[in-house]
Amino acid sequence: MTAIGIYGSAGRMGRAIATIAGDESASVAGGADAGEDPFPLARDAEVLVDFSTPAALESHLAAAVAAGTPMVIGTTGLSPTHHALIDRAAESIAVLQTGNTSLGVTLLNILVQEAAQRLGPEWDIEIVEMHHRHKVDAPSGTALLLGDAAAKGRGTTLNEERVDGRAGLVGARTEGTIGFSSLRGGTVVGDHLVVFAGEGERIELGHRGEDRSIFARGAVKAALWLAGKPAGRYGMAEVLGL
Ligand SMILES: NC(=O)C1=CN([C@@H]2O[C@H](COP(=O)(O)OP(=O)(O)OC[C@H]3O[C@@H](n4cnc5c(N)ncnc54)[C@H](OP(=O)(O)O)[C@@H]3O)[C@@H](O)[C@H]2O)C=CC1
Ligand SMILES: O=C(O)C1=N[C@H](C(=O)O)C[C@H](O)C1
Repeated sequence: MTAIGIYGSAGRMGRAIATIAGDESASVAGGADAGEDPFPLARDAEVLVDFSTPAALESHLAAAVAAGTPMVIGTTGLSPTHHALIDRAAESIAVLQTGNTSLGVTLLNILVQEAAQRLGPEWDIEIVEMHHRHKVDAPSGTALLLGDAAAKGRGTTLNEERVDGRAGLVGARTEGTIGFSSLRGGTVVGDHLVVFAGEGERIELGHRGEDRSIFARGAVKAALWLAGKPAGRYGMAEVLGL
């Protein structure tokens, strides 16, 4: 049994992870939420998972590094500064950060990279996502993950090509850009559609999350896989052997 510590344990994902941990031969070392000291949990756990808020990431990483405890980061809405902090932490502990821990999206990511590479920049890429009414960040972490894969496939970077939520007289589309549109409402767990639009035809690759347990199961699998790994930054495709 590997003991998992959960940052954001009272939230939707934290509760889903605690429910599923036993099925995956893991136990829960405990949880820490807003206003609680993250250091004791980092010392008590063999591996940490963070599904909380970007504002807490720096202190969670500091606790994980101080305790030498590996950490899975599922929190989305991260900035370039957060990614730099993750890179720094990965010099001393094992870290896995991903916008989506599900098997389906991890495979979709590979398919999107391949399609973008084969089709080239003449095929416009638009990414549409829909989530429940409580989600606070946009575009979703998954949409950005898929956009990153598409950009990699084309041999470029998302920073250079990203266009968020058009509105007003924005002008015609620039070739090579990757557009993002976000919908929010109801109880949608997480839908993502990557549209490749060409001359007279479209290809659509997508994923629909039907239950939050898909993310929870992936997060626990990632945590078990990460426990005991040497320092470094890892990804979900390695965990799932894809
Ligand atoms: N990578 C993936 O596969 C997935 C990622 N996510 C991401 O995970 C994150 C959490 O999602 P979700 O569970 O739906 O959100 P919730 O809002 O339900 O849960 C977040 C939890 O984090 C807590 N929290 C806030 N501040 C801190 C802090 N400083 N330290 C520890 N905990 C804190 C919140 O407490 P309080 O309410 O008191 O503020 C809350 O309990 C989001 O960024 C979401 O996008 C979600 C699903 C899948
Ligand atoms: O906030 C959520 O709920 C989800 N967040 C992740 C994201 O931002 O992509 C993953 C999943 O889509 C659910």
